[in-house]
Amino acid sequence: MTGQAAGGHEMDATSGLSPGTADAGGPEPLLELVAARAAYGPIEVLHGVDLKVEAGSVLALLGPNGGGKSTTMKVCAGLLPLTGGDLRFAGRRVNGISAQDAARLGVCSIPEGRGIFANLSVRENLWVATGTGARMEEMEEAAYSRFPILGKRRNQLAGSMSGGEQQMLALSRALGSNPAVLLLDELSMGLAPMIVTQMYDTVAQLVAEGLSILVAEQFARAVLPIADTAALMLHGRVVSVGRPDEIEEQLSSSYLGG
Ligand SMILES: Nc1ncnc2c1ncn2[C@@H]1O[C@H](COP(=O)(O)OP(=O)(O)OP(=O)(O)O)[C@@H](O)[C@H]1O
Repeated sequence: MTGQAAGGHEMDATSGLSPGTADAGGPEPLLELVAARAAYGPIEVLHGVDLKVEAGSVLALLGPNGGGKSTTMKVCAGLLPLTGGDLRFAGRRVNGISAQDAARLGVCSIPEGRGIFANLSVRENLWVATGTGARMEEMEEAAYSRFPILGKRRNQLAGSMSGGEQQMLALSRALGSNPAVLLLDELSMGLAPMIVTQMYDTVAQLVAEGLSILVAEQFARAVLPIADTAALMLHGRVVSVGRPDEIEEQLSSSYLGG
């Protein structure tokens, strides 16, 4: 079977991320954790996490510091191996997958802190991201048409730009690999509320274009308006999953980020 994945990847049933139709029960989630456990050395921090990112949807992973959101993202990106349970892409069990292979399957992550090179210019940062196979001209054109400010700053060092501009650059780099699933960790970190709203408007646009998104946020109010599903994570466990309005009732005011 061949087809076009949500992010535009050509793939077949065994080598790429697709909405998948394994059985009559309906399409498989693009990305799924089943009873996932993970540890740093001897200390287990994920104690059996279940999560599903459905095709063309936004799953918001919420919760306070230390709950395990970033660790969950690392596991999904192939940056940290599971110590138990399963990681599945498009219904396929891929436990132990490397970050490179996860990226090849169409999973792309923007880590907490954005992962850009502060001492390189905007153009150079985009150029480094062409290592995933994108063409530089296309990469620049896509980045500057989505975020015109990046075009104006093309020769500026990334580290000297505002937090919002850096996040735009990080998104542009990630989109260059034409992912099917985007993992965003704390998109709002260090950004003014208005910029956060703009960034999430962009995320909503990306979902409308077919991307699926898992976003970890402490600042629940920023992401809930665009989320299809929200999961609340505490002490390495997902304690609640539901529609944003259902979850909102369960979030204490401290988790709402003021
Ligand atoms: N590299 C690491 N080595 C050891 N322990 C870690 C490491 N990274 C995270 N932890 C621990 O794992 C637990 C989960 O942390 P994690 O960063 O996943 O939570 P989080 O919900 O993303 O919080 P935050 O928003 O503060 O990043 C915490 O107890 C944290 O101290």
